Formats: sequence, C-alpha cells, structure tokens
Amino acid sequence: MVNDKNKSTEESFGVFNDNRSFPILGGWLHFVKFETAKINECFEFVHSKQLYRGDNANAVIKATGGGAYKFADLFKEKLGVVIEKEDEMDCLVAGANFLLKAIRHEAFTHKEGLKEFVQINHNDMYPYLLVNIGSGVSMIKVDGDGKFQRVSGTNVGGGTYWGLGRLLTKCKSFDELLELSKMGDNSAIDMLVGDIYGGLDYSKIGLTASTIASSFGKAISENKEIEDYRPEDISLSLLSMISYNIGQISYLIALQYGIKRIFFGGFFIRGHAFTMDTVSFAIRFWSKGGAQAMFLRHEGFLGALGAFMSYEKHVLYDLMVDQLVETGK
Ligand SMILES: Nc1ncnc2c1ncn2[C@@H]1O[C@H](COP(=O)(O)OP(=O)(O)O)[C@@H](O)[C@H]1O
Ligand SMILES: CC(C)(COP(=O)(O)O)[C@@H](O)C(=O)NCCC(=O)O
Repeated sequence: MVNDKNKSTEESFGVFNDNRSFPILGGWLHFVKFETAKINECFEFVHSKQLYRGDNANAVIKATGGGAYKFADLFKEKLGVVIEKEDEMDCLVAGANFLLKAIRHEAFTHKEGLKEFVQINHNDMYPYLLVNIGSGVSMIKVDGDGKFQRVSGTNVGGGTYWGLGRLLTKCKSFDELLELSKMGDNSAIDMLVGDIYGGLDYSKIGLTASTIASSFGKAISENKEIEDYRPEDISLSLLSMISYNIGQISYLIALQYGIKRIFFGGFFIRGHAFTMDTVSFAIRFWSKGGAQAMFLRHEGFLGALGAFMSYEKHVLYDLMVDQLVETGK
C-alpha cells in the first residue's frame, strides 16, 4: 500500500490482472495478490516498491494469516524486513467491517447469474456471520468493531476443491480447474434424485428430479475408471459439492446463533458465478427463502486490509471510513 498523490496507479504499480485501486486519504489503496507458491514474486514486488514502514534498519510490514508466521524468516532474510504479525480473525473482521462501512457497492447477492448490490445500513449491520472461504473455512459471528467470536469452521474448503480437483483432473492451475467447470455437466457423475426415483421428482419432501441426491454417487454404480469421466464434469461436481456444503453449514450456524445476515469472503469464491449461485441456492433452499447469501467484492483481501489498518488502529480507521471516496474499478 502506498500513499503517493503525484503518480497514477499505473505509474506507481503497473497493472496487475484483476487487482483494484482506491483513493484514500489523498493516496491510494492498491490490492495485489500473489499465490503462495510464487512468494519470490512477492519479495521482488515489495522490494521494488519499497512497501514497508521505517528505514532499512528497522523496516516492518504488518501481515496476517499463516503466511505471516511461515514466511517471517524469509522476509527478514531476503528483504531485511520484520513481519509484525496480526491475528488472522481480528484482521478478517476489521477488514470486513471496514469494507461494509466504507465501500458503497461492496456487498451483493448473486442469484441465477444475477448480481444485485445490497445497501448496508451502518446502524443495523450487526450481528452478521462472516464466512471466510480460504484453504479452510472460518465462520465468525461479528457483533461490532473488534467484537466477534469464531463460532464454527469446516476443513472442506478452497484447498479441498483445488487439491482434490488437481488429483482427479490433472489440472495444473486453479484457474484451469475453475475454467473447466464451466463446460461441465455434473449429472454425468452426481447421483440425482431422478436417478434414484426413476426420473421423477420427490416433491413430497421438496426435491426435484434434478436435485443432487449424492455428490459423485453415480461413480459407484458404473463400471468406469477415473479416465472415463470428463475432467469438466469432475470439476463441476466437486465445485457444487463444496459450495453447497459450505452454504448449508453457514445457514445452520446462522440459524443456531439467530443471525440474519451472512457475508462470504475468501479467495475460493473468485467472483465465480456458479460458486456464488450454489452457495446462495443452498442458503435459500434450507432457509425456505428466509435468508440469503451476500458476497464481498474484495473477497480475498479482508485479512490484508485488517492488517493494514492495524498500523494506527483507531485513528486510521476513523479517518478512512469518514473520508473514503470510491472511484475504483
Ligand atoms: N490462483 C489461485 N491459485 C490457487 N488457489 C486459488 C487461486 N485463486 C483462488 N484460489 C482458491 O483460494 C483458496 C485460498 O484462499 P485464500 O483466501 O487466499 O486463503 P489462504 O489464506 O488459505 O491462502 C485456494 O484454496 C483456492 O481454492
Ligand atoms: C486454519 C484456518 C483458520 C486458516 O485460514 P486460511 O488460510 O484457510 O484462510 C482455516 O483453514 C480454517 O478455519 N480451517 C477450518 C478448521 C476447522 O474449523 O475445522
């Protein structure tokens, strides 16, 4: 993050795929991401932009998540920078609260391919359930600034989709796996209600013939090997299974704690329409239309934002929320 009034975004940083920029306090907030496996690119970037606080002798960077622990020694060794670790849950909540208050079109619903922005009433924002889908999934009940409890989680998350997907399809990247899913037909591998009920709905319990009765269930009854299934279909079944499962658990947790609003973040989502539609469907279905999922535009940057804000916790936060003018793409 830098604060430089005289340079355009491109002059300051160049353009990085789908990363975003926002003006703040006369400077800009820049959002840039690196895959963990490409940590060296991150070092080069931080070095070239001098993205740390203090001079070379006592340079520090605030960071959060497992990487703040895992890569602290490498940051010291490669850049001479000390990583100041901030708690991941604190940062996720601080980041989400900030975004919900400061960015006008931050939260949106997604239903059958249609995105609709949600107006957030700052005086009636809490409690909400924050579901962060990274490698694993954390579910946090947020009651205010700094007031929260991690009420649940599941180990079936983004890492599961990418890990199992890589094994089952031989895809070389997450993007490739996600792209494949767009051409998939999950009925080739999922067992549908209609497969069990001779093509009929089971309407008495609210299930249509096309509802998935058992993810990957068709594979048990056919004399087929993994090579006989299309990677496209495998990717879609896996994505359905994981997204639906997370949506369903989230709703049950929200119900357990009497929470009406559920926001989703984390890089698993990737603004991917099918993922968001599936999470939304699960919540609508189980709540009988009473609850809906909301997604955050800066889905994968909640922790990073929270860590950034911890530099000057209270002063910076108040200034930001009051003065932010959004012009980002
Ligand atoms: N380009 C990508 N490479 C790898 N994983 C990605 C990519 N884009 C999205 N993902 C998904 O994001 C997940 C990681 O999400 P993230 O919010 O960064 O959490 P973490 O803190 O665990 O890294 C991965 O498990 C994967 O499902
Ligand atoms: C351990 C974690 C908080 C780490 O966060 P992540 O890097 O996955 O975003 C997360 O993976 C998680 O909440 N896993 C689920 C663990 C559980 O509740 O069973």
